[in-house]
Amino acid sequence: MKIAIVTGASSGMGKEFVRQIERFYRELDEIWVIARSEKKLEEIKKSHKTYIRIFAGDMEEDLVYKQVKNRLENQNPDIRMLVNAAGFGKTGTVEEIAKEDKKLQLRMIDLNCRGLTEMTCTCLPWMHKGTRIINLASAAAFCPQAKFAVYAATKSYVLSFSRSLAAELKEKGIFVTAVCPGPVDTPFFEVSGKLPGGMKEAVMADPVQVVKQALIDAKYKKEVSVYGTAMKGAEAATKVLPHGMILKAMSMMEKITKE
Ligand SMILES: NC(=O)C1=CN([C@@H]2O[C@H](COP(=O)(O)OP(=O)(O)OC[C@H]3O[C@@H](n4cnc5c(N)ncnc54)[C@H](OP(=O)(O)O)[C@@H]3O)[C@@H](O)[C@H]2O)C=CC1
Ligand SMILES: N[C@@H](C=O)C(=O)O
Repeated sequence: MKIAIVTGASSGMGKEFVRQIERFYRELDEIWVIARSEKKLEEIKKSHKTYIRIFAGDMEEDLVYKQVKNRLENQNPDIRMLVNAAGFGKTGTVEEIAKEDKKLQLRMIDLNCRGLTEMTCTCLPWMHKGTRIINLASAAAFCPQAKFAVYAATKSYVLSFSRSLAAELKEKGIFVTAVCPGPVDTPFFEVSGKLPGGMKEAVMADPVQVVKQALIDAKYKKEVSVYGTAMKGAEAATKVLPHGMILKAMSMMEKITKE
């Protein structure tokens, strides 16, 4: 039995991956979808031809990983694709966010880093030659970001982890792609809030295009998928310029766009 697994499938890019995977891999028997909102996952199930198996659970807790592992042991499927899309961010200084909610930044680390790692480790024994792992990092992985500090750090983890894992799994013919988009028009910002000044709106990308690019890049075994000229430019800049200089420039841009 051939399956794909998508975390964060109830919304935004995860949901879009479920939609596009069905077109990419026509021979899939099931797509397993994971998120907290059972209702949203049920809606997604109704709109797909491929059988959608729902795991409604909180990836900050242990139970959902056990449920996925049990099902993997019982059905012994061939995982053709794992998409780790579950994640969230929060805009603000570390101090402000901690004042508002002492645990929030720790929960972010837990979901964005531990959750992604645990789901990957849970699924690895059922991956074979040709399997693709797609990890949602972010352009925030390229450089530290004031007022997005913990989020950017978690995404640097995702990028670093994905590249190391890619090197480890290459011999087995399993390929890992870290997806690093800039701002994408999804409900992400309902949780994260926005930086004042509308800086992100100027480069906001369409989730359909970002996911399409990610699937093409994964097909061609690219380790990093960056959508759009603006973010390709940002990636190049973070490779050649001192990060301190970029942090200063971002702070100046924020002040200018606020005025
Ligand atoms: N939008 C953007 O600008 C960018 C986003 N990204 C990254 O892409 C990924 C997808 O984000 P995006 O689609 O934009 O955002 P959304 O907010 O639309 O989707 C986030 C998904 O994660 C799930 N999720 C959140 N918390 C948990 C949890 N504790 N347990 C299980 N699932 C959870 C949500 O489902 P539910 O609430 O039902 O649990 C939802 O399906 C994230 O990792 C994000 O960091 C990267 C670059 C840019
Ligand atoms: N890249 C986006 C999040 O990951 C953002 O800049 O908001």
